[in-house]
Amino acid sequence: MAKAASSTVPAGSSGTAAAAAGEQQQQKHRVAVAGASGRMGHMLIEAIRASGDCKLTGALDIPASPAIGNDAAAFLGHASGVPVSADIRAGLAHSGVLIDFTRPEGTLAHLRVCRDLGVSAVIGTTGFTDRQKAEVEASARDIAIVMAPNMSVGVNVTLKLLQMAAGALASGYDIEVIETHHRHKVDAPSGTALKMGEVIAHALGRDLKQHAVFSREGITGERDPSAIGFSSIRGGDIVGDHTVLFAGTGERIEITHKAASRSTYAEGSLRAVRFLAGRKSGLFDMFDVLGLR
Ligand SMILES: NC(=O)C1=CN([C@@H]2O[C@H](COP(=O)(O)OP(=O)(O)OC[C@H]3O[C@@H](n4cnc5c(N)ncnc54)[C@H](OP(=O)(O)O)[C@@H]3O)[C@@H](O)[C@H]2O)C=CC1
Ligand SMILES: O=C(O)C1=N[C@H](C(=O)O)C[C@H](O)C1
Repeated sequence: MAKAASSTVPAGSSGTAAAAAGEQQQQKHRVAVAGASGRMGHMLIEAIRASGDCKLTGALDIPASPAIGNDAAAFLGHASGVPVSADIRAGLAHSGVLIDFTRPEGTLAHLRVCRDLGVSAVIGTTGFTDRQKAEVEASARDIAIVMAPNMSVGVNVTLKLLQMAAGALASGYDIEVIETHHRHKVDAPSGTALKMGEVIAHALGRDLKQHAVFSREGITGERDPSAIGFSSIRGGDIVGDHTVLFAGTGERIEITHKAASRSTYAEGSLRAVRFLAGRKSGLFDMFDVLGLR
């Protein structure tokens, strides 16, 4: 495995002595973005540009993307000097970390090259099968990875609230996870909803695979009290809402997170980039990044 020398690059390019001193003090994180012309790709490129400590050094998309060959920041009316490329190896050549919000098969293809080049990864993609997740885990033996179905601070704090609520409402409360997303989302339930279900099941000592109910239709019979139900709503441009309902007798509790902008996911991803600096291997999540474990 050819390890990348460093994940950072000098911040400035000016030749003055003051700039040189500044360069020594501040090293920028060299970040490549996969899915560069997607909804999250655009948001990430904008966040990297606005950040003081990250620099876009690679941009990947699929060969069929009309963005291939264009400047990755052209949609901002800015020239980053980084073209969108379908060549994974070339797209990662100058980067210390890849942020990937694509599709599971794309993420795994990118990860194989990251592993080969010693490039760390922040994975936001959702919809992985257990087998695909195992491949991510195997990659983390060689490179450092942050993987989370939701990078927002708010959702990760919500997961902590759910841990506490599930423990306290262990019996007598029916648990339902309801998620609402835009019409373009391709996976259901959302990765966040599944993670909420996992956190709750773990707090209750249940196996989510045995207790998850993903659909109801026809004569379903009465509700199994140990079920954890999931409902998915798709429509319009809704960024992402998640509610967990604990329905008891005579009362109900709803814990809700609503995202109004994808910027929250992008900012969380940059926090993950900073967390990975100096780490050589291991699989981490946003609890690790945010100190919530
Ligand atoms: N963890 C988190 O905080 C968040 C996670 N997500 C997840 O991120 C992923 C992307 O979401 P979003 O940006 O809305 O989706 P988009 O469809 O807008 O963007 C996906 C990007 O990946 C590209 N792509 C599609 N298939 C492949 C492939 N096989 N290999 C490589 N690239 C591919 C697309 O190219 P093209 O458009 O040309 O098809 C596009 O550029 C989803 O899994 C979503 O659930 C989203 C938001 C937050
Ligand atoms: O596809 C999306 O948009 C989102 N996907 C993530 C998920 O599946 O949980 C995170 C967020 O809800 C937005």
